[in-house]
Amino acid sequence: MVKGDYTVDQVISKAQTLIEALPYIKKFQGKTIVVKYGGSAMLDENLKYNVIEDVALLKLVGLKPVIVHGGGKEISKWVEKIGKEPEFINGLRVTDGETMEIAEMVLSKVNKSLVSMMQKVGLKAVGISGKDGGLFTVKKRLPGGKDIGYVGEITKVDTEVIDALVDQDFIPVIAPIGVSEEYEDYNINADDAACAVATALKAEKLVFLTDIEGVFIDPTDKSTLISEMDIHEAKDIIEKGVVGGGMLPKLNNCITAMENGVSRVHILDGRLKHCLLLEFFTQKGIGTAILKEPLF
Ligand SMILES: Nc1ncnc2c1ncn2[C@@H]1O[C@H](COP(=O)(O)OP(=O)(O)O)[C@@H](O)[C@H]1O
Ligand SMILES: CC(=O)N[C@@H](CCC(=O)OP(=O)(O)O)C(=O)O
Repeated sequence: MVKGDYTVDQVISKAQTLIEALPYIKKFQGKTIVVKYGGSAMLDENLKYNVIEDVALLKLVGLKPVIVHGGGKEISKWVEKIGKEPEFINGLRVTDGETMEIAEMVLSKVNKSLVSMMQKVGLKAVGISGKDGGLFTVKKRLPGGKDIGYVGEITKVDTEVIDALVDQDFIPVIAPIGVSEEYEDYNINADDAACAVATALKAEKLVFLTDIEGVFIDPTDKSTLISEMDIHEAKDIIEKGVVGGGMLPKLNNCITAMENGVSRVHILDGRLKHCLLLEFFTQKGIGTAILKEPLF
C-alpha cells in the first residue's frame, strides 16, 4: 500500500491516466468548446454535479467552455402540472403563450441551478438566455409550413456578450430563449441554439450530452454504435433512414455546424459519470465523433 487504500499499481495507473491526457490538453488549450447539456441527461443532482466537475476541469486546464442547456423534460412536467398535454411537431414543442411563459421560467431555473453548481466547484459562471445582449435574434419557425406558436428559428447570433464573459474568465451558461425583431419572446430547440453558438464562435468542438451512448446503426443492438464518422458518412446514414427520433434533427444540425466552421462534433451519453473527461482526455474516447479529419 502507498497511501490510503491505494496499491502502488493503482497509483501508477492513475498517473498514466493523467499522462494520457497530456496531448489532448495541449491540443485543446485556449480553444472554445461548446457543450450542449440536454434535459434528458440531467437525471439527478449528483449527475449534474459530475458534469459540472468535468466542465471545471476542462476550464482549469485551459479550454474555454461555453454551455448551452436544454430542459425539455422539466418543461413538459410543468406543462402537465397546469393540465396541458405537451405536444411536439418534428421534435419541436408546440408553444402557445402560456407554454412560452412556462418554458422561460423553467429554463431560467435550470440555468441558475447550473450556475450555482459551477460556483460551488469554484468556477466563475454567468447564466444568460438568448435575450441577453441581443444574443439570439429569431423569426417564427414554421415546420412544414405549420404555425406551432412561439417557436423560434435563429436568424442572427451576436456573440458580443459571450466574448465579453469569456474574456473576463466567466463560463457563459445559455438558455435557449430568443427575441424576434418585434421584441416577442420565442422558445428555441436547445440543439439548434448550441449549433448556432458553436458556429458563430467557430468552436473547436461541439459536444452533445444526451440520453443514449451515441449514434447506432440499430439502436436496439448496442454492438452497432458508430464511434467515428465523417460528414459524408453521417449524410449517408440519414439517407438510409437509420436515424430517427430526436437524433435526426441533432445529426442534421451537427452536419450544418461542421459545414459552417465547427471542427468536430461529439454525441455522448450524458448519463455516464465523467463522460466529458472520458471523451476529451482518453485515447479511445466515448460516444460518436463526427470528424472532418483525424485528430493526430
Ligand atoms: N440511430 C439512432 N441512434 C441513436 N439514437 C437514436 C437513433 N434513432 C433514434 N434515436 C433516438 O434519439 C434520441 C436522442 O435524441 P433526443 O431525445 O432529442 O435527445 P436530447 O433530449 O438529449 O436532445 C435517443 O434517445 C434515441 O431514442
Ligand atoms: C422549441 C422547443 O422544442 N424548445 C425546447 C427547448 C428545451 C430543449 O430543447 O431541451 P432538451 O435539449 O432537453 O430537449 C422545449 O421546449 O422543449
